[in-house]
Amino acid sequence: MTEAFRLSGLVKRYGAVLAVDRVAMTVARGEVVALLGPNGAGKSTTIDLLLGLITPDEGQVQVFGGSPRAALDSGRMAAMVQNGFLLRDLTPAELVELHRSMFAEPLPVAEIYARAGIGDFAGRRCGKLSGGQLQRVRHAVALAGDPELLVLDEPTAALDVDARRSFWASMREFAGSGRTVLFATHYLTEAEDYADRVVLMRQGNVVADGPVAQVRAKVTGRTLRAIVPGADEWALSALEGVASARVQGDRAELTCADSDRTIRALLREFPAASAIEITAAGLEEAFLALTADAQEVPR
Ligand SMILES: Nc1ncnc2c1ncn2[C@@H]1O[C@H](COP(=O)(O)OP(=O)(O)OP(=O)(O)O)[C@@H](O)[C@H]1O
Repeated sequence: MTEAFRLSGLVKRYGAVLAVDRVAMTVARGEVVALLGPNGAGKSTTIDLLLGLITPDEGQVQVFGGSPRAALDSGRMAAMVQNGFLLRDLTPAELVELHRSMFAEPLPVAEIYARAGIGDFAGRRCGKLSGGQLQRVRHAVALAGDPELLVLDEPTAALDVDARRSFWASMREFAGSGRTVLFATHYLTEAEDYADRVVLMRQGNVVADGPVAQVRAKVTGRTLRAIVPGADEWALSALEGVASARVQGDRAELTCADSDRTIRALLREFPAASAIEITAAGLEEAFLALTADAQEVPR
């Protein structure tokens, strides 16, 4: 595996708050990784540690085998962080030029404009731009050094649906060329749709790390729905493989520990059952189960 970055045993305390508690992960080049977790889980702190904006109390950060500072200075790593500072009196065009001038092999201007979608307002002062437009300018600035690793903290928070879609299309193209992306998000659908791998944090710890399907599978069980004429809850709960049953009129909803056994038993005991549908738990169920004592429900 060619490594993009490695976090080993990271600990960060703020007074009595343990913001990050022994976080470890290794991300290979070409991976697109989503960092998920409820408010206060430690996502931003982990990102700040990766970027070298804060130093860990314990543990190590390696980016392309060196320090975060070296990776940022060479343009190999770039970031888009929440409310990243932009000079109000400069135009996006000037900002892009300023950032390009810092790197030996910057991305061509036209490519930056196209990827970040800033062409329409590149000549206007940043102080006059909307929140969504400013977010695109941050995207443009992050692309200036033609980075191999992009680190994004809630990149689409200020974007409307269309802008969000074009942002991810651009990210997909970026990652398609073998580059690495780590993004923190509250949108589970973004993780599901765009990440190869999901790292789920809770109270400073990594509680799940793997491909989306694997994280989903941490929540075992499937839901079986069917029309079952004359069914009663007691009889359905007693079927093999059923953990719990709910009945409304002829509609039955069974939570199954083993849906294969349940479907056989259902058809044996209730041959008139129809419109049978079995669904796996989604990422949302996994998120809720794995972050059970968290306060916030994800969007
Ligand atoms: N500069 C700081 N000073 C004191 N406490 C901090 C500081 N930064 C973060 N914390 C605390 O550390 C914990 C982790 O915060 P962090 O911002 O990393 O979480 P997060 O997962 O990014 O949350 P959100 O989804 O709300 O952005 C929280 O309890 C937070 O209050």
